[in-house]
Amino acid sequence: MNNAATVLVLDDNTDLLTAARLCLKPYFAKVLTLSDPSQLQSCLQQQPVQLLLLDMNFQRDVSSGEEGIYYLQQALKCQPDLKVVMMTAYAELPLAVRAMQLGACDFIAKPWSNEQLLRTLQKHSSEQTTRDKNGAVPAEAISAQPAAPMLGQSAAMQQVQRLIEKAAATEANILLLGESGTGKALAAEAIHQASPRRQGPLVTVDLGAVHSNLFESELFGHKKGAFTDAKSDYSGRLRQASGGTLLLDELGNVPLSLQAKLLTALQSRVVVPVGSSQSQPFDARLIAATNEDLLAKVGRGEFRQDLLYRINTVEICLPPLREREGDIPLLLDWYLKFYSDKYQQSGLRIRPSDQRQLCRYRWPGNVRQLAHAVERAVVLAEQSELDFSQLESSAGSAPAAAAQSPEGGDFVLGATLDYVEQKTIAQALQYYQGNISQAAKALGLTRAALYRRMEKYRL
Ligand SMILES: Nc1ncnc2c1ncn2[C@@H]1O[C@H](COP(=O)(O)OP(=O)(O)OP(=O)(O)O)[C@@H](O)[C@H]1O
Repeated sequence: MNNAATVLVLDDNTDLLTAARLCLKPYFAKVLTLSDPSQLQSCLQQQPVQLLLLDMNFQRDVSSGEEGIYYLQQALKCQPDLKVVMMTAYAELPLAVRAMQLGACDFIAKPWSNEQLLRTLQKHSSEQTTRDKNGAVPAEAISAQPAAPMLGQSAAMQQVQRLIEKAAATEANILLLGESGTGKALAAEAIHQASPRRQGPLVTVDLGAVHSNLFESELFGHKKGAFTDAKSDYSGRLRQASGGTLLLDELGNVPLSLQAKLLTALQSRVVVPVGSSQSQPFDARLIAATNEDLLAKVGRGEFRQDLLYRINTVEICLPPLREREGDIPLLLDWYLKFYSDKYQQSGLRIRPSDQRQLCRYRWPGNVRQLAHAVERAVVLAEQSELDFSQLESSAGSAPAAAAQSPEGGDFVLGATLDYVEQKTIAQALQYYQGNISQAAKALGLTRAALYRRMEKYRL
């Protein structure tokens, strides 16, 4: 299984460099090794590298891990899209978490097995190759497996499951609604997998992440030479989804100026690439997702009503986690097992009193936040009982205990939640000195979702 990526391994232990080279060579296009970290920048400037396997400690400063953090930052400054996997000793796990907050994509504990090393690097190199130089995603790299099955036994989730099953069998357009982190992308995957189109691709377009100048070419494609950076013909995401499903995520971000063209394309099932006069057919089932109130946007003249009616044949609303408290133990159990396996930990458990508090916590970031909280607790575990006090510092608001009224009942109303969310975001932005990527990562949000909230709270 050859991979087109170039890997650079940086460690001052030459035996380890030899071992890594032997292990990786058959699987990657090029494996470079470097024992002197001072040459890192010039090495990255000389040749394109997709993956960097970076040690945390070098001889000058044997065990603090600060050198690893320093070289990580240097590498990302030089090449911001580089995927960096940190190599760390078990005792350095908290440092590895810090490295991930600073932009590393993963870490691997030493001593690693060849199989582990390969699996980790291949996982990130396939993410790396999902975009070409036009920012486009090749169709074969698009269908991602969900990290988790869609869990939930509450009445609200059972209703969601029923709707998914019914709608999946049809060709109806589906609009997925719900707050960030409630599982809209997961629901889209479930619909695709349960549909007759499951053999085709599931093409996801994160409309919150597409630059406004590139919307049209991203969706409808372009001809070579249509604009300065159009070095070759590009089919566009609608055509790439042919035979499968197209997920338009963060739909509320489509500029008004393009909404008419999108509507025409969805109605006529053809696209006209930028720079071309010829229409091209596409055959994709449409799922759209948003956490915005599109009707309100229609009312404000920011979203076309006819486009909304075209895409919302079936509406499925993913409930916020705080409204299905009964699902929380199930999710905690699943993610505890998942991350215990991932980090090779065993015997970890959640104290019953913490479990009760976690069930009453408001989870403003929904299931995504819960998964991150469990992951952090597993990584930082020093004893068998997990410590969730970090939820307070990482999420900026205290777990359930602080979300209680003096009488002990739930009192957090919409306005209060907004207040908590705003405060949390402001704290994260301050902590990361305005670095959006790092703040978004710490909050468990996408950059686009964080931007929307910053706009909402005028931060
Ligand atoms: N019901 C669920 N069971 C298990 N995991 C879930 C569930 N819902 C969400 N998750 C997990 O939570 C994370 C966020 O889910 P997802 O990306 O689908 O949310 P989203 O609503 O699309 O968020 P956003 O609006 O920010 O893009 C993912 O890791 C997903 O696997």
